[in-house]
Amino acid sequence: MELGLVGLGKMGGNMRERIRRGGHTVIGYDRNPDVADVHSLEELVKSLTGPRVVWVMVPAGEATQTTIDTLAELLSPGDIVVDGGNSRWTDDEKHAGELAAKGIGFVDCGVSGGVWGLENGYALMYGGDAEHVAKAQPVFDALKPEGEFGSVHAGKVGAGHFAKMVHNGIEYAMMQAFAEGWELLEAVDSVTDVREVFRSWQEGTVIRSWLLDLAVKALDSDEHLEKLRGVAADSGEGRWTVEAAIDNAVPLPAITASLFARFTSQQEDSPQMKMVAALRNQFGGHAVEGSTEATK
Ligand SMILES: O=C(O)[C@H](O)[C@@H](O)[C@H](O)[C@H](O)COP(=O)(O)O
Repeated sequence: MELGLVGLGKMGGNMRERIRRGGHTVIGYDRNPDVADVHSLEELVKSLTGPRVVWVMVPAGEATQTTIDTLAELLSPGDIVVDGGNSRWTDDEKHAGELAAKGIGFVDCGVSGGVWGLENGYALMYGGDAEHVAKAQPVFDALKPEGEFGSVHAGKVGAGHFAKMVHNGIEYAMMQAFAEGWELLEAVDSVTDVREVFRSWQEGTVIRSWLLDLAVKALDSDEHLEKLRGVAADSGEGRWTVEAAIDNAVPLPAITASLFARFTSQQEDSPQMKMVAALRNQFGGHAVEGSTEATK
């Protein structure tokens, strides 16, 4: 089939390649003319024969909104838009409504796999009406991993991004658990080769996993992670997972703690720990680092 792909960055560029390898025609548009096949959304839409399927793979939020607004003006009834970015699931219903008013279908699709997706395939979680999903199915089939699993029609519009959001919440907590275990192993003298302990866990253990394999890969290139600073960004999915947990009164202690650990990592110096240190100093005269003194 023929696909229009908007956004040819780290993810979109490789996805174009994988879909082409699957035997489909992909016409890609990006703001960067060096990687684009066409130079405007107008040109992209004109170069596709209807009914068109246009996959949007741009950053969540404003960039996705602007792209969908423009496509709503350019596409025709019967066409389909797939949002494959990391959009917040609550945006999906709004986008579906805006497009439905023009007779255009909408499917939201969470995509996992990162820079390894070109070779390994991308795990896909999509939401939307069955008739809209069916039009994009050949593209899903080309992108997904080759095995039995790796893609799911998770439910109604929004379900794809909701499933991907929960996936990312789990990703946060799993990474945090590996990170905490690694730090504790590094802290004791009795364990003399932490990297080899991690490597040994890759087979036979309960915790063997792709994230563990990647941890070993990272330790192979920098055994004690000395070249890195301990700062981890977050792009939104962890926050949205915790917000959804609150909305649904579902306790998520591990995922929430892993999100908060990232916030701590993003601070130069912890304001709240200044307060804890100040209070210990006030009531107990305990030493502080800095200049605060107990006043009695
Ligand atoms: O499944 C995946 O391929 C990843 O989850 C991918 O989507 C991306 O790496 C995260 O969105 C980063 O998220 P944070 O910036 O929140 O860690």
